[in-house]
Amino acid sequence: MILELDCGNSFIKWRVIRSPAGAIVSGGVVDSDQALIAAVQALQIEPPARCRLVSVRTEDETTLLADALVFAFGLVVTRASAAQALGGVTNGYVEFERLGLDRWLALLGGYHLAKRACVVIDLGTAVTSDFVSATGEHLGGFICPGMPLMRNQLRTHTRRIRYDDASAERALSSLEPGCSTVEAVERGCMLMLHGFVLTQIEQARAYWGEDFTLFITGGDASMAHQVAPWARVVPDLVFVGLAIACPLD
Ligand SMILES: Nc1ncnc2c1ncn2[C@@H]1O[C@H](COP(=O)(O)OP(=O)(O)OP(=O)(O)O)[C@@H](O)[C@H]1O
Ligand SMILES: CC(C)(CO)[C@@H](O)C(=O)NCCC(=O)O
Ligand SMILES: [K+]
Repeated sequence: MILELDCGNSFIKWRVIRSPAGAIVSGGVVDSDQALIAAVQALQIEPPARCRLVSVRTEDETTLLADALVFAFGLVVTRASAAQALGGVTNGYVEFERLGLDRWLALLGGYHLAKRACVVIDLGTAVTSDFVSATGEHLGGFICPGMPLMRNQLRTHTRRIRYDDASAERALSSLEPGCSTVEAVERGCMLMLHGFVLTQIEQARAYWGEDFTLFITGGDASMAHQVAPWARVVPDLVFVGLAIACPLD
């Protein structure tokens, strides 16, 4: 059994697979190291002997998690690291080691699946987009706040924007102009995300015409899918890249 982890800024996405290219046994999303260990311990399976992970958390936080996993399961941990080139893709950052590793793995995964030009949009705490040419050149990308950051900034920096999660969800049943605070904020932020996605598509068309694949991933992938129903939604795209960056055979 192999434990795979994508440690984002807000959540840890995890799954257990049988072997390096094997079937998915289980998986989920947790909000702490302790919750992760509890979730894996609760599985009625032999404990994972190996773990491969990618993290955009600090070095200290990631080491703490790796140590806790070694202590809990006695497994061997392999961590994805930065590279100038891998899997036919060259990193486009001036300082390649500064490109977020989740972005790097997602675009490795996208290029591996598409085998042609692609754009990878990941909607999590932050929303990121990355461009890869047909020949595997990473052209760079964009980073902007995700839905949770946008709405929390408004809540934090204004005095009269206050509403609960349940009404937020109801407000998104339509994208007509809002007639209450919650509708105005939720729909406004959603339209900002839609605009971001549409601009990425415009840029991709300017480069490649229709000759590219748009990948959408991340917890809020459905928000982008609304404006690009033809895109490929691949929730585990980071894990596809993780297998390339950390082969375990
Ligand atoms: N089971 C879930 N648990 C938590 N969040 C979820 C879940 N399913 C979907 N989401 C959504 O996913 C978003 C979080 O995205 P995701 O899990 O991709 O990344 P993250 O860890 O928050 O951040 P990042 O990967 O950008 O560092 C939240 O805004 C939430 O709406
Ligand atoms: C942008 C995030 C937060 C998205 O998870 C992550 O990829 C990250 O911390 N990146 C480092 C900065 C960069 O990619 O330029
Ligand atoms: K992410």
